[in-house]
Amino acid sequence: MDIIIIGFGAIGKGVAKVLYEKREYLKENFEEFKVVAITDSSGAAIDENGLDLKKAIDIKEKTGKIINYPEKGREMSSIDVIRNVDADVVVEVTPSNLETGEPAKTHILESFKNKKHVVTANKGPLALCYKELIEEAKKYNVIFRHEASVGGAMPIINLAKETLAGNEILSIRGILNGTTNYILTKMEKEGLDFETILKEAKELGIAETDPTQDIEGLDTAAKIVILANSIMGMNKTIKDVKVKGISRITPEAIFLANKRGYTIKLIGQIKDKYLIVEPMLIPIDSPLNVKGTLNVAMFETDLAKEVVVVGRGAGPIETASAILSDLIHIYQATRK
Ligand SMILES: NC(=O)C1=CN([C@@H]2O[C@H](COP(=O)(O)OP(=O)(O)OC[C@H]3O[C@@H](n4cnc5c(N)ncnc54)[C@H](OP(=O)(O)O)[C@@H]3O)[C@@H](O)[C@H]2O)C=CC1
Ligand SMILES: N[C@@H](CC=O)C(=O)O
Ligand code: NA
Repeated sequence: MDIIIIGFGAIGKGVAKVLYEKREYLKENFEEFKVVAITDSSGAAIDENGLDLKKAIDIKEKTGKIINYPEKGREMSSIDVIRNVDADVVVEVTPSNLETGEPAKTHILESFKNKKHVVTANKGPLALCYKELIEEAKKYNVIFRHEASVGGAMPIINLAKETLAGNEILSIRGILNGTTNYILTKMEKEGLDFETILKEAKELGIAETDPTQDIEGLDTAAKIVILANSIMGMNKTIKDVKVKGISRITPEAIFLANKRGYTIKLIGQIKDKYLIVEPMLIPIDSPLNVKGTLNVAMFETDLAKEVVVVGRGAGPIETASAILSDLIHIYQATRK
């Protein structure tokens, strides 16, 4: 299966690393998963025989630009790569733009038009125009998967749509942002200040390109919109969410909460058609009290009743896990 990676930051490189490390497993169980093009803001590296992924990561880490890939670097935009390079699937992992959805929205729609399946971790277009994307994918008869867009490696979208198929999801409540959970956990355990922990989160590749999206609750808001639309049949946008972030939470506030048997978590919830994101007092022994980059989601359903999932919500390799599972799904669905 031939793959184009659009965006070569923390997640793009994570996907390349995982495809490299799993190359024998993929070849033995499915077929060769070949990356024929990679783009970033400098341009592209293209090789129809498959790029050397180790070399691509190395060049990007040393020079900051994929265009420096020896002999295969090109001054070509992502749109031109999507239009002109033959491939089965486009992996879209540019920054999440929660105002316009661009450039990801155009990348995704252009991929559909060019009969390429799409896997994305990008929340922007999904939170702003979910219905349009689904209709366009249908129109061009291509597969559109986005497990990594909510909860990173934590199975949630495909779990609800496939494993819990037939259930009505009545409500969802959980922690859907790894960066803020990492910050709150470090404040609680080590009493560290906000800025020091945020710097660490950026270095770990878990924060958004613009980390205010994490801190101010907008990333969680985008994720609950994606869940409302993709697994609860709603038609919401980010403007429908009441949002409050964690920028005013201090180590002292968490300390006081702890003394009373509580902790503070940034909770996203969908209940009775209302979408809310806010820091909440959570009992220490609650299943919602997960630590570090872990995410958690509690579903209430009509048949299965309560279902709780926990998993790593952010991080390059963790997120690449969800992207890989979507790629394998596409391989299986198209090679029958
Ligand atoms: N980090 C995480 O844990 C998770 C992230 N996500 C989502 O995954 C996506 C990627 O995140 P992350 O890798 O952390 O972000 P980064 O900021 O690390 O990387 C973004 C990449 O996109 C590239 N880019 C920007 N504009 C374009 C363009 N027009 N064409 C091609 N490439 C472009 C950047 O280029 P350059 O390198 O030249 O600047 C960079 O390589 C985001 O949408 C994010 O919300 C989802 C789940 C988890
Ligand atoms: N910045 C996000 C990344 C995953 O979506 C987070 O911290 O959860
Ligand atoms: Na997920």
